[in-house]
Amino acid sequence: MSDRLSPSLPSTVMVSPSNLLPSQPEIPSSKYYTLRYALAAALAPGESRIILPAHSDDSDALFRGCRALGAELRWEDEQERVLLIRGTGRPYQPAPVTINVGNAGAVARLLIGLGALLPEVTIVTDHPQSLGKRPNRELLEALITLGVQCEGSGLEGCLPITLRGSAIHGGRVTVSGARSSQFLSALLFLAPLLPDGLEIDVVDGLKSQPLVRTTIEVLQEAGIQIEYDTSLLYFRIAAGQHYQPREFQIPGDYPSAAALLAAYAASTDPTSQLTLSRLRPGDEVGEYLFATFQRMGADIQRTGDTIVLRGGRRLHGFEIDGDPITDCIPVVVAAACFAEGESRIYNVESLHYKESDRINDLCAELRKAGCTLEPGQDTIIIHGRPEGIEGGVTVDGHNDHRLLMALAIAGLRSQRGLTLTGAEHIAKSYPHFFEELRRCGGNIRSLTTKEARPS
Ligand SMILES: O=C(O)C1=C[C@@H](OP(=O)(O)O)[C@@H](O)[C@H](O)C1
Ligand SMILES: C=C(OP(=O)(O)O)C(=O)O
Repeated sequence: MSDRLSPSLPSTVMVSPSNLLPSQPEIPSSKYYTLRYALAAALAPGESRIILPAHSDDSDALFRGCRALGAELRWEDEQERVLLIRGTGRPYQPAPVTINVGNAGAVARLLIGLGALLPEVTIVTDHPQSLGKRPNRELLEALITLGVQCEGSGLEGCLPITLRGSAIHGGRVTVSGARSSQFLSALLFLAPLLPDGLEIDVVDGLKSQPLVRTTIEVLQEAGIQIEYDTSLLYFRIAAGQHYQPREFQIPGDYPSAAALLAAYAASTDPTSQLTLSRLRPGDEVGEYLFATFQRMGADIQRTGDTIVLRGGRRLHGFEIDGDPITDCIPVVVAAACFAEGESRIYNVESLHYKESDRINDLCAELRKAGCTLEPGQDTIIIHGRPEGIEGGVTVDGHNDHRLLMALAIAGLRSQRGLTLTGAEHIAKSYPHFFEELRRCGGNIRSLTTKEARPS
């Protein structure tokens, strides 16, 4: 199976004021579940089927990682809708191996955890200004406790990282959940394969808890028994367990859906209607996101796995704990920029540690566009402008797909449009986002290099 190269995407796009049409786009598949199901399959002896996996730069990085762990991957069909993964029961790669994880943070962290079972692995990134700046210290400290030799960059253990796991053992570790839940998820995937198993104590609190519950759900689905307390601060996983080959069906991706939902929620046109399917009811992130749109006054309904949102409603200010839907916050902030009154999003300190600084960089670019926001250490306060913003400027995506989504929403509600630079980074999770928004009626234009050159 060859690496699917991202279609050559424009680096600069112009988003101009436009109303959105009644549309029923097919949303991408879940990044969270693609990651977890593919790794579980790569660790199981035998062949698993993964139906409708995500297609993105992050999934390309994930599939490279699965192969580096010793799994064989191939598409069952020409449309690349069913992925077959033949695992080996545990990571097997006798020779030193290097894995380029692109800009994929969760892929990187989970591969750091599993790579600790190999004699030698080096994890690298070709995004030194983004993933290369994200800390891994908390995970490396836990692995060192387990006897792994770790060489990371600097005090924060940034990529590139080399691990040597020949002397790895089980036991009991402590890991901080203050900056990311991914370090815990990485240890949970590693735990069943350790001699003596693993006990984990989580300290300093735990961010993004719904995604830890997703990790637990998938591990149990793959046949792993986990004891844990419901506070998610203590875990015990016995040794001698084996991942089981399964057929996994990937649901739709809620953070991708959030971007389109936010664009339609901010639309002033009551004929703008968005219908999205494959959105699994009962999903913790999805239910919290749905409630957030209700709280801002959007006209949003759910029937089964289908959500319908109609534009034209005047949104109003709201207050939410942003942590449970951490990846949706940039686009929720963008919608709040066009609500009546003030909105406050709190408990979002971990946004500083993503592909960009999703508090300060996001607020800086939206302010350039004409929005009024106050960035804080763990809050974002938005003073809405229901009349829209002026725009007419160039804003930057800061290597961050979710900033690009938020800035595109602002561009739709600007008088003079917005020029977005770094637009190619949309490929991380949603390569076809701008095309999709254009199909929904958005006035989106790719600028040639000449056009993009500042006058
Ligand atoms: O476990 C996961 O798959 C993820 C966890 C979250 O990160 P944090 O736990 O660092 O918030 C989220 O931002 C990321 O997109 C994916
Ligand atoms: C932060 C994100 O992903 P990751 O941590 O996997 O890079 C994201 O998708 O918004």
